[in-house]
Amino acid sequence: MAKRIDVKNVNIFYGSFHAVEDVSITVQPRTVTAFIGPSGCGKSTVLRTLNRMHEVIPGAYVTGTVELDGTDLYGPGVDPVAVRRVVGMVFQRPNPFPSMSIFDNVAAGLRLNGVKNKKVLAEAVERSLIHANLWNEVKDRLGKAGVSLSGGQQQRLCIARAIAVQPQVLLMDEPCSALDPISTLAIEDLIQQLKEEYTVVIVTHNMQQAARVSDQTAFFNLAAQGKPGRLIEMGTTEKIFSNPDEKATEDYITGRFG
Ligand SMILES: Nc1ncnc2c1ncn2[C@@H]1O[C@H](COP(=O)(O)OP(=O)(O)OP(=O)(O)O)[C@@H](O)[C@H]1O
Repeated sequence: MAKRIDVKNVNIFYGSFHAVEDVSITVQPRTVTAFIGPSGCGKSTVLRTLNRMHEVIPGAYVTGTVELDGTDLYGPGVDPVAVRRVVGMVFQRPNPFPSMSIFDNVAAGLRLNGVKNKKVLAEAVERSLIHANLWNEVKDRLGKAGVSLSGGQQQRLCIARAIAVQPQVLLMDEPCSALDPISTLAIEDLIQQLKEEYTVVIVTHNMQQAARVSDQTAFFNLAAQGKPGRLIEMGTTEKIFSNPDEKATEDYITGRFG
């Protein structure tokens, strides 16, 4: 079940450095939301607060609340590992587990969750690879190393690995930045399909990509170098790209800076 995300008055720190200031946004279930903005404005940092990955950096912390269907992910007693099971993540560079086969890469999360039954694992691996649009390309070589695939295939393998544990939200941090244009289009098609089941949030530097894949767009910016990043505006992608409220948004989208 896809979930709604409510970010309320979130401030994000790396030790004494205030990286992101007072962000409040709502992400609706079964939508794709794109985070855009110039380098260093905090897009990835905000993304990583949505599954408590930010705090794995020593000294890093978050104030405010991030609710998933009303439950605060930062509430007392919430286990960050359990959060990451529900809110999956796909990274910039495809990162299959290097020593594992295609099958084992997809099955890894399920095995960690205690699933041992071979039939259950095989069904879940097939379902996830079909869902990630990779099954037809790999079904005859599931025992081969995950890293033997092309970059675009590896990224779809990582998406299959992320969805195998049936998360409710999928975070993607520039998932196409290391890929060629054909693989990029394959991932973009896949993102469109994934939103039928998941809430998807994607960080991208590619304006065309944001326009192609997202329903909502959030534009972040820095007031000045060394100052925290801020959310400037968020709205439907159509509005942000055609008639934004803020001049800075228009300047960024039309390539005047960033
Ligand atoms: N591990 C870290 N330790 C300290 N500061 C960090 C760390 N990671 C990021 N920052 C700082 O936090 C701010 C926001 O960085 P972040 O990577 O979130 O920006 P971004 O908008 O995603 O940038 P880019 O588009 O270049 O990836 C920057 O000033 C960055 O230098």
